[in-house]
Amino acid sequence: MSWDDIEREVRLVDTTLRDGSHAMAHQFTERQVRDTVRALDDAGVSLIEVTHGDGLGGSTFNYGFSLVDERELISAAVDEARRAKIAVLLLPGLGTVEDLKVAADLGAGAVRIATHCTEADVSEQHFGAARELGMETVGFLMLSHMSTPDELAKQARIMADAGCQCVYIVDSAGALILEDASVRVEALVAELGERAQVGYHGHQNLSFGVANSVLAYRAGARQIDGSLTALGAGAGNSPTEVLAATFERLGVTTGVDKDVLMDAAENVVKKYLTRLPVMDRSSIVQGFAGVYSSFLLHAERAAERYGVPAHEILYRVGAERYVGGQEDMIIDIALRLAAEKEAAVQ
Ligand SMILES: CC[C@H](O)CC(=O)C(=O)O
Ligand SMILES: [Mn+2]
Repeated sequence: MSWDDIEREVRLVDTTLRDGSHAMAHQFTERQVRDTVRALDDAGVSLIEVTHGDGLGGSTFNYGFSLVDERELISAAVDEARRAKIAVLLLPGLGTVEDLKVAADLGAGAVRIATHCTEADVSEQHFGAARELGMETVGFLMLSHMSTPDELAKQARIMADAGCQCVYIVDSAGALILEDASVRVEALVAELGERAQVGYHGHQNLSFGVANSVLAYRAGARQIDGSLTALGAGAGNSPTEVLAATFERLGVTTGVDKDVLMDAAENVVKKYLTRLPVMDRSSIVQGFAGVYSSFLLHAERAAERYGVPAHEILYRVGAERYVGGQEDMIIDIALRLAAEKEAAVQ
């Protein structure tokens, strides 16, 4: 029996080993991946995402090189999982259909295809290819705070028509506050009906990850993302162990064991993480100004290099409405800020 066969009202999907890759500067080792997959599998998590933080093919100069080739990490995860399915993330343009075929050959059973929230059409051929490969398909509408519920619903429909089985509202910036999240989920549920499920992926920059996830569930979302100890970009994701405990208190069946997850958070992930995600000035600014969470480490590095505060860089990134793929503009902003500061003292 697979974990998929277990009765659940909501499916908790874990992204420690993918979104957490941002917080780990993409330095996961095979041992860390194996231990985390084993613990999540023991807890009853049925879908575990493993890839470079920016998805297949993400290990580049622009996004940051992985310590271990993600194909080795995917294989290790597949080998370790007894019942869980391993998912990979793919950003069209960065990852290709070829990369997807390789991941499927390695045993990945699901793909989550992520686009900017107004550009779902770039995912169509990837969903087609994934379905031909027999993979479970999920769509990510990233930076969902930048669009309206109606527009997001239209984009979700494009993904569903292309073969996507569950479309996510993705709060990449941790900018959605309560009803901001639930009205977006409701719009997708109304648009998709029986065609596809709806999911929710939160970030904690303004601390609403778990609360928004509960509201998303009440609005009809049936897949909810989390990561152990919140390990993820920015202030991190909704902690999987907190989601499990919260849904249990609400009487909502997840099929996962919260105590096993808490043990995994304490005794597996906390033992290796190099950075515990926190709501500090920079990540709060990300939530406030609507900045992609994965820009945090890039901004911190640029801040260090050019002698300007990271949170000032992030405020500017928010004002310019930069989206994923524009990481190089962080350096441009840092250079401009440094020049302005120098001009001010002359
Ligand atoms: C770069 C992909 C991104 O991290 C996907 C995601 O988790 C998000 O947008 O929040
Ligand atoms: Mn994320």
